[in-house]
Amino acid sequence: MREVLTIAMPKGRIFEEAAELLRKAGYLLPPEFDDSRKLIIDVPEESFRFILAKPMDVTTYVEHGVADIGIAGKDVMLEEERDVYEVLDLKISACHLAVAGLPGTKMSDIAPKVATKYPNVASSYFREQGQQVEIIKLNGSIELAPMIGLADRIVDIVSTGRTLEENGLVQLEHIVDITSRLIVNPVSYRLKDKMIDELVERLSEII
Ligand SMILES: Nc1ncnc2c1ncn2[C@@H]1O[C@H](COP(=O)(O)OP(=O)(O)OP(=O)(O)O)[C@@H](O)[C@H]1O
Ligand SMILES: O=P(O)(O)OC[C@H]1O[C@H](OP(=O)(O)OP(=O)(O)O)[C@H](O)[C@@H]1O
Repeated sequence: MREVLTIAMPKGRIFEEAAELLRKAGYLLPPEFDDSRKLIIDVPEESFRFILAKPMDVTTYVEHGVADIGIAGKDVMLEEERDVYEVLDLKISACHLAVAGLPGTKMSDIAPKVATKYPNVASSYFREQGQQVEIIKLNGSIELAPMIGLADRIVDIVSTGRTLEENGLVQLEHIVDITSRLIVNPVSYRLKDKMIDELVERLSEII
């Protein structure tokens, strides 16, 4: 029996671009891939098993070895510092992490607050700037925080800038550029090196 490569795919906005990339690399993915509520999709023709996870959870599946490889945003990698190899920049879902706030406002002198989905990235960024801040962890709609007085600043993903603009916020600092990465479990890399190398090679050719 051929060995199977288990791939953790992020549901949501990366998914479509990642599937397109795999198809461009010549892998045959079934139609159910594009329109299904299934969380595990086997593609025996390619010896692939896909598991469909929340983007923030992909690194967890790969670190624990229940997925051999996965696709994760660099933002997630920076936030979580997991024990996985990052082997390829897929150059999809490009965006950046930024500090934003209401225009013309200063951070309050006493206990300035920063709202974010990325508490580790945000605290190390402000620490490096020599600024002490209180981090408020949110799970989405981060732009709300300065608008209703929960925080002085936010640290969040910016892509087109539309969300900031439509909510009357401005980008104040650019932290880091983000794209999605192919990540690999270190043990899988030893045991399934041929399959993984082939995938990396085929993807590299079309990126
Ligand atoms: N506006 C954006 N434009 C481009 N890429 C983005 C954007 N927002 C996030 N990303 C990238 O896509 C990844 C997944 O984002 P997505 O919004 O699909 O998931 P999520 O917000 O973490 O999950 P969910 O919305 O399901 O809770 C992020 O980790 C980031 O790398
Ligand atoms: O610059 P833009 O192109 O407007 O994209 C940026 C927005 O996209 C992401 O939000 P998402 O859509 O994932 O929703 P969320 O607030 O639930 O995280 C991010 O958190 C920003 O809010």
